[in-house]
Amino acid sequence: MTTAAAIHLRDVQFGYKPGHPILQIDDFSVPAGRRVFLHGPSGSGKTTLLSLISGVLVAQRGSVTVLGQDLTKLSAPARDTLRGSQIGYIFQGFNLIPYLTVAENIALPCDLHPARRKRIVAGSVVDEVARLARRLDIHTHLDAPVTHLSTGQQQRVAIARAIIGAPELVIADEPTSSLDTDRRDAFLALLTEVTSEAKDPTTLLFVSHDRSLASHFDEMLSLEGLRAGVAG
Ligand SMILES: Nc1ncnc2c1ncn2[C@@H]1O[C@H](COP(=O)(O)OP(=O)(O)OP(=O)(O)O)[C@@H](O)[C@H]1O
Repeated sequence: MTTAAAIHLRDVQFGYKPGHPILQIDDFSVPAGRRVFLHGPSGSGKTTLLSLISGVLVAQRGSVTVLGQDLTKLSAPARDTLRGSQIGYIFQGFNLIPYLTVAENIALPCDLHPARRKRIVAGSVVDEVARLARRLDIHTHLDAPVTHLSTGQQQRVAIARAIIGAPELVIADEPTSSLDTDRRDAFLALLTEVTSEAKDPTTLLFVSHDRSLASHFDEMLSLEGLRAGVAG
């Protein structure tokens, strides 16, 4: 078992406007292979933090080390490559591509990133899409436009797209807010199960304002507990 950190932020500061920090984080660490729930109220900066961790945004101060690389020292193309090849992202509104089928949406990371394609173990990308779709019970919809699926089914497409090609890190940004309690629990159980099934357990970072989801995870942290002296 490894105890290396998959994510480690130190002395980080970020603001959208100069002189107005949204995030100030002394120390935040997620051990590799762990499933961590990060709680924070609406507007507290959860999505902003995830954008720093996935390299979409860059901290103005401090270090953001993800899978061994300090993103603040990487070029934008190098951050894009790390994100595409090693990070699966489940967005708040799923961000599925409306004009593609279910199968095409799931396969997308493999089409865009050779590293994801190379890690397919099922044979071809088509075989892996079918395997994941069966696992997530959306296999009868593979050729349908993704917009024809229910919300719950679209969430499972988003899981499949995030985990195809075994990224080391999966990040989920409040993807359960539109579900009722039963469906929400089923979604979380499925997400935590499928991220445990990879050969090397995937690190999972899940953020939400809803503390009641924490029981599905190994550990809960609070965004407010990571912040140091943000004005306003
Ligand atoms: N692109 C942007 N430009 C300027 N300010 C932004 C931008 N994105 C977010 N903010 C501000 O940063 C703060 C944190 O926003 P963020 O979306 O990270 O919070 P959140 O915790 O994810 O919120 P929610 O739970 O409502 O999605 C908010 O005050 C928001 O208005």
